[in-house]
This record gives sequence, C-alpha cells and structure tokens, in this order.
Amino acid sequence: MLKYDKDVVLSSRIRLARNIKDIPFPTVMTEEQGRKVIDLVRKAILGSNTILSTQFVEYEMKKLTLIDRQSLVEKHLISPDLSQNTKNGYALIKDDNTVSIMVNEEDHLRIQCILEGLRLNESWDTADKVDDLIEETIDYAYDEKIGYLTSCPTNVGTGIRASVMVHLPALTITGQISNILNSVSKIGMAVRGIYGEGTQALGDIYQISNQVTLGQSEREIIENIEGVARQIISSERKAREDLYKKQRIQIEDRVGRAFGILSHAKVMSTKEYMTLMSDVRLGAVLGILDVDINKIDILTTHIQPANLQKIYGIQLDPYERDVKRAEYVVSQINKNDNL
Ligand SMILES: Nc1ncnc2c1ncn2[C@@H]1O[C@H](COP(=O)(O)OP(=O)(O)OP(=O)(O)O)[C@@H](O)[C@H]1O
Repeated sequence: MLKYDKDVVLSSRIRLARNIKDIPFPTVMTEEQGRKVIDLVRKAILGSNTILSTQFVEYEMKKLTLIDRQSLVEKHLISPDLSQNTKNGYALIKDDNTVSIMVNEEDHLRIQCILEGLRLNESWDTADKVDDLIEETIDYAYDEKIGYLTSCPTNVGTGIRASVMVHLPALTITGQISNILNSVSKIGMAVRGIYGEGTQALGDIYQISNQVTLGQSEREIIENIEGVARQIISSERKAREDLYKKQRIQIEDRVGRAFGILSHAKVMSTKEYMTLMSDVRLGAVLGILDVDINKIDILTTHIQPANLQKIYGIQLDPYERDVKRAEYVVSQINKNDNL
C-alpha cells in the first residue's frame, strides 16, 4: 500500500477564507485599502517572532510576469483568480510550498495548506496555526452567531474548504464514475476539475470538496470529506482490481501503448499528456510498469505550459510548447532511475 493512499489521492487541501474587520471586501475596496491589507498580513507573518517569519517568500502579482504567475497556478500555490489580480494581488508562500496565504483574492485572506496524499487533519493543523498567528495582530470580520464573514455567502461560518484531489481511472474506464460523482454531489460536496472551479477533469483527476461551511465545526467538515474520500478510495481500488482480473490483456495493452507514446512522441499537447499519464499512473499502481508514481506526479506539474517554459527558460508558442513537452517527457520517461 502506498503511503497516505497516494495510489488514489494526489493531495489534500485546507483553505480558510478570512476578512479584516472594518475594511470593505476586495470587490469594493479602494487601492489604498488593498495596500493596507497587504501591509497588515506582511507584518503579521514576516514581522512575527516565530520561525514562520523566515520561511515565507512574498510574491506581488504586479511584479511577476504572466508566465511566473501562471506557473504558481500550475503548482497549485495560488488560484487562477489571484494570478489575474495585478492591481493588488499578493501572496506569501512557504519555502517548502505547503502553505500559501493569498491576499486580496475573493476575500482579504485565503490561507491554504496542501499536502501530498490523504492528510486533511495534518493540513488543517498547519492552516489553523497560521490562522492563529495572523489573528494575534489582525482583527478578523467575525460575528458571534454566524462566524467568519466572507465575500461570498457560501463561505460564511467556518470559511473552510477541505478538498481532496483524486485519480479515478478505473471508475472512469468501467463507467461507474458518473454515478459516484452524482452521489457525491447529492450529499452536498462539490466536484471540480484539476485547477478548481470551472476547470475540466483532465487525466481522470477530480477535486472533491465541501459546499457547506455553516452549522458544522471544522473537524466535522473534515471528517465528512475524509469519509467520502475513503469510500471513493475503496471503490477505485476495487474497480482497478476487477478490471485487471477481468480484462488483463486489454489493460496491459492500454498501459503499454500509453507508455510507448509517452516515451517516443515528438509532439504532445497537455491534454494528450494528461490522458496518457492517467493510463501510465494506473499501470504503475497495478505493477504493470516499473515507474514511480511520485515522479509521474512531478512530471505532470512540470509539463504544464508555464512550468515548461520556465524549465526551458524561453517563451514558446503553443506548437513549440507541444514539441518541447514531448522532448521533455521522453527525456524524463527514458531516464529510468529518475522515473
Ligand atoms: N486537494 C487539492 N490539491 C491540490 N490543489 C488543490 C486541491 N484542491 C484545490 N486545489 C487548487 O486550489 C485552487 C483553487 O481551487 P477552487 O477554485 O476549487 O477553490 P477555492 O479557492 O477554495 O474556491 P472558491 O473560491 O470557490 O471558494 C485551484 O488551483 C485548485 O487546483
């Protein structure tokens, strides 16, 4: 069994939405108020007397190139929305990339902690600590009865979104996926694509999170998502086992073909990579291929458009990117010790 159920769960994320008392929400605040929010958050973290003050790096959206901002999105360190806010968007990101504090997104603060595998409780503990540190110097907009006040009513209360990013190739191949996702939606969970709201589920990867933030404690919300994640993990594992038992040749053929293309292609779009990667990841978990899934997951981040251009250090048009992507994937796949 893989550590933290990584055969199915790529990562766990906790994010907290917070606003500062007496400053209007980002949608209606002035530029000066936006600046003030940044100053307060900087002081709360970088000016604190804790080890955290030395571990965070600041990123001001307006000072970053489009590729740099896009790369942060591709690494899940900031949201697509924040990357587009070149007026007063700002982020503090921990040097090990596990914690990001997004400033002037939909709310003044979005604190997120992402860890590999199924580790929602650990992510919560970390996000909670950062939240407490900020609260030492900042007064949050908080109502005794309702809880934390947020820009969008769906986040009011605890302001928490707990999510898991899951890889579900076998449920997809066997056609059980729509039933599973429908039942998940029916019990009040949101199902999103790999880059969050409004994005596609590329590579059979889905993000499942809570919709409700009010009337339940943070721990209860986390327990619910964890419970759903555990059920999905066991359904996916069962589907993988059944599939491999009943259609051994077909699965080996599918995995082998995907690996063949990934190791020999000359031109490859992100979408094609994601489809093939899903089969190779499945093949690795089933033991058909001797490939480390941690390395596949790193490769999946590296081949995204902005990250690829950062790796090559040049700006590339879409076709050039497809050529370089194929070149990069082939070099990494064939580097056996590395993959
Ligand atoms: N479990 C996860 N692992 C890695 N990244 C995640 C995970 N869940 C969400 N993300 C990333 O966080 C970013 C924001 O996602 P999303 O829009 O779903 O969340 P949100 O900011 O909490 O939502 P909202 O603004 O709707 O309240 C996206 O880039 C998404 O890929």
